[in-house]
Amino acid sequence: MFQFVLLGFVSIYFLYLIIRYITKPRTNAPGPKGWPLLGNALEFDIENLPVQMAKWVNRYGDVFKINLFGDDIVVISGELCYEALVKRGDDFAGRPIRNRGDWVTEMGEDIAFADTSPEQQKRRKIAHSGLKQYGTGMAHLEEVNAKEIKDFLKIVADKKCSPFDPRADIYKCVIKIITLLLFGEAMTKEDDIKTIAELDETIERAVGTGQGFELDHFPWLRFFGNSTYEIIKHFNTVRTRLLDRWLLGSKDTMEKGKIRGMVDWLLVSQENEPTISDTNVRMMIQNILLAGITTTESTIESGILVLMNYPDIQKKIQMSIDAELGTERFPTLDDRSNLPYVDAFILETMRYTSVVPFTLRKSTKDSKLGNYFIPKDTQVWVNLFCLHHDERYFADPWTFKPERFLDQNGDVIPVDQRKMLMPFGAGRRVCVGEQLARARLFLFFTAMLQKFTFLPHEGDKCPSCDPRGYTTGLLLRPNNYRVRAILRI
Ligand code: HEM
Repeated sequence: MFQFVLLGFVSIYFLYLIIRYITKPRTNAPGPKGWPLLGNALEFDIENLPVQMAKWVNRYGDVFKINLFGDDIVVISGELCYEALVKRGDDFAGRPIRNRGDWVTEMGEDIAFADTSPEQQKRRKIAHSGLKQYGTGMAHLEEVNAKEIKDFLKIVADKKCSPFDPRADIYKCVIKIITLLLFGEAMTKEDDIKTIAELDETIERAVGTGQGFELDHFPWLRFFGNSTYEIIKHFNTVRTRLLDRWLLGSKDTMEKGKIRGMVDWLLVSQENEPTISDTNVRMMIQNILLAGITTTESTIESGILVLMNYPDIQKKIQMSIDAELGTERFPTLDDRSNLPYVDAFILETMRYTSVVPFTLRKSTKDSKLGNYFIPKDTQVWVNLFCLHHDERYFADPWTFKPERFLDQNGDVIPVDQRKMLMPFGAGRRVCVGEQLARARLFLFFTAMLQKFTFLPHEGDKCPSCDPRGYTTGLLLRPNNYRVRAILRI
C-alpha cells in the first residue's frame, strides 16, 4: 500500500514538474542541451565550476543558460555583469537562493541571502552605517586591529623560518578582527573560535556553489535523510546556541549611550526601528561573521601564494614600504595614499584570484540581457571569475600585474577606470563590508611585508597560484600549501 501511495506521489510530482517546465516563461539564451527533467545537473563539475563555466562562455558567449531540474539559470560574463549589477541594478537586485538559503537564515531574515525588499534594504542600511562608524572610521579599532596583526606577526616570527601552512593562523587573526568589530573586543575564547570555524565549514558545505541543489528543487528530500539538510540542521543548532549566548551577554552588559561595536549598534537600532526583530539582529550578526571571515582569510592566503610566485613584485612592494614607513613604524590607514603599489597589489590579487567567483542574483522583472529575454524571477549568476580574466578588459589576464591598476605617475587609477573589477560585486547588493575589508587587507599585507619575505617551503619548488587549480566551494580558495617566512630585520 505504502509503495502505491509513494509511487502516486512521485508521479504527480513529476507531472507537476513537466507542466511547470512547459508553461513557465523561459529565456531564449543558448546553452548546453542537458537531459529531460535533470537538465545539466549531471554535467556540473562541482569541483571546478569556474573553469567549467569558462568553457561554456567560450562556446556560447557572454549570456548562456544552464538548466537544473527544470529551472533555468542564466550565466552572464563580460560587460553584461556591469550592465546587470550597476546600469540596471534594480532589475537584477534579487537573490535566488531558495530553500537552503531560507533554512540557514530563519527564512530570509538576514541581509545577504534575503531577496530584495524594503525590509532587506532597511537591514542593509543599518549594517552599512554601523560598519562605517564602528568599522573603518574608528581610531580605537585601528589600534586594536594593530594589536591582533602584531600578534599574528609574532606567531609567524616564532616559526623561525620553518615551513608552515598559514591558513589556521590567518583565520584566527581575522576572527579576532571581526569579533572585535562586533563586540569592541576580540574573541579569545578557544571554544568560540572553534565554533565559528565549525559554522564557516558547515555553511560552506550547506550552501556552497554547486552543492545541495537538489534541496532547492525537491525540498521534501529533507524528510528522507538528505545529507545537506542534516548539515543545515546542525549549522542552525550550533549557530543559534552561540548567537543567543552572545546577544544575551551584550544585552546584559550594555550601558546607555555607549556603543562598543556592531552588536550594540544593531541593538540600539532595534530600539529606533521596531520592525527589526531579534531574529533580524541574529541574522545580521551571522552575515557579518560569515561573510567577513573566510573571504578575507582566503584573500590573504591567496595573496601570500602569489607573493611566493612573483618574488620581484614582493621585492618591489617591500621597497615601497621601506621608503614610506622604514622598518619599525607600524602602518596605519593614513599610509594608504602613499603606498599605491600595495593597493594595486591588493586589487590585482582580488582580480587574479577572484575568491568570490560568482555572485548570485535574480531578475526582479521581465528583462533583456544582450539579445536575450530574461523572464522575471530567473536566477542570474554573475560570472566574476570570467569577467576578471577577460582579455577585453584585462590584457594578458593570467599574468599577475599590479601595474595594470596604476597610472603613469604610479597612482592607483580611479574607480571609474576599473569598473570591470568587481571582487565585492556592485550596485544594489554590493558587499557592505567592502571598505572595511580593503582597509584590513592593506594593514595586513603592509605589516606582513614590512617584516617578512615569503618563500616557497623548499628550494624553488613553488605551489602554483593559478586560480584555475583552486578548490571551489562557496569561495575559490588555494589548496593548502606551506610557506617559509624569513624575517627581514
Ligand atoms: C575580501 C573580503 C570580501 C569579499 C571578497 C567580499 C565579497 C562579496 C561579494 C562578491 C558579495 C556579493 C555582492 C553582490 O551581489 O553584488 C558580498 C556581499 C556581502 N558581503 Fe562581502 N566580501 C568581503 C568581506 C566582507 C566583510 C568583511 C563583511 C562584513 C563585515 C561582508 C559582508 C557582506 C554582506 C552582508 C553581503 C550581502 C550584501 C547584500 O546582499 O545586500 N563582506 N561580499
